[in-house]
Amino acid sequence: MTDRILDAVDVSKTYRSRTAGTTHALTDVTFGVGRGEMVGLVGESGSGKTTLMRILLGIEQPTSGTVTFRGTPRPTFTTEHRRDFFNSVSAVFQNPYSSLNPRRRLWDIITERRSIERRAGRAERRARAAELLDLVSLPPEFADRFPHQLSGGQRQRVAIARSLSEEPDVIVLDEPMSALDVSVSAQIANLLLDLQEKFQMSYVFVAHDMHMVRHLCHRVAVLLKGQIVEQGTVAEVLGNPRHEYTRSLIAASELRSLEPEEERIRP
Ligand SMILES: Nc1ncnc2c1ncn2[C@@H]1O[C@H](COP(=O)(O)OP(=O)(O)OP(=O)(O)O)[C@@H](O)[C@H]1O
Repeated sequence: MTDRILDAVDVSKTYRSRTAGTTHALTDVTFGVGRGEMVGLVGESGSGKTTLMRILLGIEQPTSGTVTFRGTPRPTFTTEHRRDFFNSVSAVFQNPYSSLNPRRRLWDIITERRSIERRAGRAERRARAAELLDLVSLPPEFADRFPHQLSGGQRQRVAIARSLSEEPDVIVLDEPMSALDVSVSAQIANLLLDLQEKFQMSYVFVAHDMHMVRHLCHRVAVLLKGQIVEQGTVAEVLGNPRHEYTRSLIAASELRSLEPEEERIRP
């Protein structure tokens, strides 16, 4: 039994296109998350965060290197491993306005995977939807609403409820608060912390700036032009940044935020 959940080991990714030529999106990246841990992945636009996230989720394959799930390299997965991976690793994307199907009711959206994976019927899915809505502190009558009837924060709760449907061990969060205002972001952050406590959830938290990372994460990795320039505990990296680029990200997020000390979320 390993405490590692999801790891990229020496992963590189190269894109080749006729127009843009060769792009080294990732070079020798080793990054991952252990049980009950929240690990931030920061870097500016184009640094490779989305590429690494997609590789961790299995949406894309690395050009070289390996992704391991609970210590087992993905290329050696059996059918059983694959099913376990599919149910145990889920994602919440950046924009709660575009990530939910506008034509479907919430109970249907948040239990879609249950219908695919377990061929669950309507009654079972509706019962699961009520549990999931409760987990993210939305009232049960929301089950019959459509996404456009919700605020941005409520939609992001729905996206989180959907990601919890098959009881995952790890959720990859792609800038989940970037479309929300500060007070709604803080509520979503607290929800993530509650779920972590309740289920020993692991999170990969992809972020543009250091602000939420400082409040939420145990560890952080800093990505610059496809390479990790530093990685460690939040106290180490943000308290004593060794790389000029990390210092500039911290300075930029301090400019953006004037949040007072007492609003810190993780003690
Ligand atoms: N499918 C693709 N084909 C070609 N190049 C790509 C592809 N996907 C990403 N890239 C390139 O790889 C590099 C890393 O992109 P990536 O989207 O991973 O960065 P990012 O840090 O997530 O940026 P953002 O915050 O803007 O989403 C960029 O130079 C990008 O142009």
